[in-house]
Amino acid sequence: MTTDSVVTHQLSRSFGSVKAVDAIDLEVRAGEVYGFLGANGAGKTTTLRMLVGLARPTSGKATVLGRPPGDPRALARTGILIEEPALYPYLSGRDNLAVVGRYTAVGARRVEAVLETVGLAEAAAKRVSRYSLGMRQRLGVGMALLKDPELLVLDEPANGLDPAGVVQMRELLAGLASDGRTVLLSSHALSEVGQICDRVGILAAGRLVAQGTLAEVRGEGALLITAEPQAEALDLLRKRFGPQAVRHQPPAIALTVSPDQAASVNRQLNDAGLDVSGVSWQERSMAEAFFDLTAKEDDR
Ligand SMILES: Nc1ncnc2c1ncn2[C@@H]1O[C@H](COP(=O)(O)OP(=O)(O)OP(=O)(O)O)[C@@H](O)[C@H]1O
Repeated sequence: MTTDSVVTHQLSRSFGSVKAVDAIDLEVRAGEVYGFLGANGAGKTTTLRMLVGLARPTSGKATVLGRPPGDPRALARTGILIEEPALYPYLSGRDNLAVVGRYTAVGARRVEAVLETVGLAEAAAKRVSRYSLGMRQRLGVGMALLKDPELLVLDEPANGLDPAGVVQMRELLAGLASDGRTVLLSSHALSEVGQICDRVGILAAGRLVAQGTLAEVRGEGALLITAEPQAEALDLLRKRFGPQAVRHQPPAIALTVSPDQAASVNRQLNDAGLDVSGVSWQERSMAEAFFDLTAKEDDR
């Protein structure tokens, strides 16, 4: 039995000379929320479309729930929301779900439960034309949930939502994962989904530049040092720790060493006659890692 829900090996897709997806090795483990992150145009939608059989890879392979992409047996266990959900505006939320249930042969059995799950039970009888964008997006997730899938593939489920809508979507997605489902979702905005993801993959210009837990991808933190005269402090730290470890981050200096070196660094600066007014530990933010990684890729 596999513990991976999705695995790709050197998966690629080109459009003419554009390498939209360039040899990526994804690994989405069963039961996790996997955030597939990247700027607009990075290749997220193209990847997700390949995983569900809507687009063919130019080269490389993918396995989804142990089967090739688009295999009906895997699709039967996969809930999909890619791009805008197709909704009937003049029907209620409940009827929209019932229609989908009918034409996908999963039936109406789960409609009420799904309305509950996506937080639309109270608005179930309202016409969808009167729904907010957030409600429509949640209804789209509801459609994907009707078949009670073990894997959900959601393309930008929080895109365009206002802050309250983002919070509701995040809570919904986190809840789905705690029910034991695997959730593979894409986003161009780390702040939207970063905190609910067990692991993330970062895509930049078609390449997977990082994959791992948030902590792994976030990378190292730094000691933030405020000392005067600053030029002398910079000089001393560069000599002792090497220029790579020292970054001028006005008004402070960032030194990439482990946090337990704080006291020793402080002492070294004091011993050199410098006036140290602050030494604190700064975690490297996920956002920084994201922008560093994508910037590196864009420079290639
Ligand atoms: N059918 C297509 N024909 C030609 N080029 C395409 C096609 N689909 C995607 N592309 C190109 O492939 C690249 C990746 O697009 P994709 O839509 O996968 O990115 P994305 O990360 O999902 O971005 P967005 O969030 O803007 O949808 C872009 O350069 C895009 O212009």
